[in-house]
Amino acid sequence: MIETQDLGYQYPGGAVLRFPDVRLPQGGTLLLRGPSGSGKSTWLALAAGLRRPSCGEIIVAGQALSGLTPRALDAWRGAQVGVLPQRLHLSAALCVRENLALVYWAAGLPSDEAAIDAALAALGLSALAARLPRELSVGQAQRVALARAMLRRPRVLLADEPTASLDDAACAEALGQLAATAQRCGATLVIATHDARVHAACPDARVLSFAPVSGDGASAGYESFQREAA
Ligand SMILES: Nc1ncnc2c1ncn2[C@@H]1O[C@H](COP(=O)(O)OP(=O)(O)OP(=O)(O)O)[C@@H](O)[C@H]1O
Repeated sequence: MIETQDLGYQYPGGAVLRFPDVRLPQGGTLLLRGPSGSGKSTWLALAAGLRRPSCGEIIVAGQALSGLTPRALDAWRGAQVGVLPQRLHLSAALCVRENLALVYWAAGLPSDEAAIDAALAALGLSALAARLPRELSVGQAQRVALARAMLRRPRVLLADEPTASLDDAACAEALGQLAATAQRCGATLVIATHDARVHAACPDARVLSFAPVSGDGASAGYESFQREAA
């Protein structure tokens, strides 16, 4: 689950971005919709504990993030949050399998080869395990990033514009993989997107619609937080 209360964030010298309260059950799907610059990535960063709110609280899978020290927050994120970033950040010098193993190295844990094998198989990547990122298609590279995100069975999966550079067929496949991965982990799924195809493909998702930051810089506005019909 994800729950926010009076959540707000202010970049240095910037307007206060104020977010409406959200209550999303564990395993649910939330779409963050809105134009460029309206606050979607900021909301994702708050949910991942990568930024601290200027005000309010965010509770993810039962954990109030304000109660965690920076070190505990890092450990919590590594164990509970899977992120599919817009830029995939695969290490160019490492093969697919080694890129996945980096997750454990970064957490100071021994590599879990069985979990890596399972993630590769789940995303149809077993035959590509020895390839370097430059030897993958865009869609394959994204699947590697998704495999990386699911390795530790996160409670929440955050995806930032996952379909931006994909054609219709690849878009449908990527969304299917994302939903299946979230389901496999029992994770809550949040997708930031301005791609109408995502909305059409996720009729049961809740939608948080972001309005443009107002011209006077006072705050962001919000149209709705609602469950939309297809
Ligand atoms: N590091 C920063 N410093 C100052 N202002 C920032 C910073 N990052 C974002 N902003 C501002 O905060 C607001 C929200 O930005 P954010 O990146 O969250 O929007 P977004 O909806 O994700 O945009 P996009 O779809 O282009 O990724 C914008 O007005 C942006 O200019």
